[in-house]
Amino acid sequence: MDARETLEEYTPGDFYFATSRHTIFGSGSRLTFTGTDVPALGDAVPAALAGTPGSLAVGVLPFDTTATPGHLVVPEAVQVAAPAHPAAADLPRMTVDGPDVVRAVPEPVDHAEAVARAVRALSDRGMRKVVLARALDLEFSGEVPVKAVLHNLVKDNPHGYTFAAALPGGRSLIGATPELLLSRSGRRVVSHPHAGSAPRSADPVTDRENAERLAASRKDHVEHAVLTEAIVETLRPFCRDLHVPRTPSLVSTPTMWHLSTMVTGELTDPDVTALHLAGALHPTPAICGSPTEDARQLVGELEPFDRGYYAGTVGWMDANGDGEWAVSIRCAEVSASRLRLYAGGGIVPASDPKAELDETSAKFQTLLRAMGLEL
Ligand SMILES: C=C(O[C@H]1C=CC=C(C(=O)O)[C@@H]1O)C(=O)O
Repeated sequence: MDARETLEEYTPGDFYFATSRHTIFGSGSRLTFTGTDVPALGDAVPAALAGTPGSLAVGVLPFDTTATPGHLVVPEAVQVAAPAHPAAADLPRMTVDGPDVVRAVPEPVDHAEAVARAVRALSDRGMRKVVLARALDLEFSGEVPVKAVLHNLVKDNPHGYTFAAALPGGRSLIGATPELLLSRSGRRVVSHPHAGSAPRSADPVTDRENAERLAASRKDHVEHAVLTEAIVETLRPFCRDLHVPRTPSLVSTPTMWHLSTMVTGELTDPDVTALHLAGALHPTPAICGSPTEDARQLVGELEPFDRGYYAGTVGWMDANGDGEWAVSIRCAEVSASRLRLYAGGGIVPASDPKAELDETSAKFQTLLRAMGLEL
């Protein structure tokens, strides 16, 4: 199967996960695992897959794993196809009729105010970082054209992880994230945390300036260091060898520049699965903050919605415990004729509310472009 065939075959409810290594496509559901106990899911999945070579479990964990159930399925049929790119770049764009209603939640001015309150709370509570998100609610006259949006996301995003996954209640999560929470292949583990952002620009001079400003930004390096330290602290006990570059790299998506660090390690205990490790890492300071519990509390105080499966993780695992789990950002939850799109940003003591608001607007562009919307 090539990229065009897997995309043609996709219907909402299926699992689609395109990376630079392969495209994983799962349809139907032979078994479903759902629950708020992630370690228990981590035990149940490999036990259920044992003895069925080639089988996979695929799905999502939410932001708040204690309140919203993780949702994993063993599909009836799984195809592991070649990477969608470079062929996907030549696919025609699919037309998406615009929504009837677009509503910001909260209003942009209120998000900027929440950022200002977060900056004060960081100093009052002795915290290093919190990630605050906002949403756009879109209402369409008919069903949201999930297949067309996924098609355009795949076409637009040659790197990273472009996904569609079923959620409980017939809903779907679709998006294209650059960030790898954790992959495991045998004893080798990789995490590719991203934090620190600047928008891309169609003008090459402005684009380069934005990248250079990000590379030199002390505030963004602080934001990034909090994240990398947390990833390393969590992975170190599991690994006999952990490689952490001294300085972050500048990476890009079609809409954003980021600072990222590729962390690689060698597992001490080969029985620790990809899902166990993803569960141990989540929620990282890329989507929550530091200290974790204080940040989770502050997110609950300042955001006027439940994040659901945004800022969770999406991926797959096989019977050996190998798998890939990406951070579910640059994504939207879809339910019939409604789509809720999310974007967040890391707030540190040096953050500026207006700049943070602009950053979330830029991050929305991944999904908005796939819908042909200019907002
Ligand atoms: C939380 C999001 O992005 C994270 C990933 C990369 C850069 C980020 C930042 O610079 O704030 C965020 O930590 C999001 O896109 O909703």
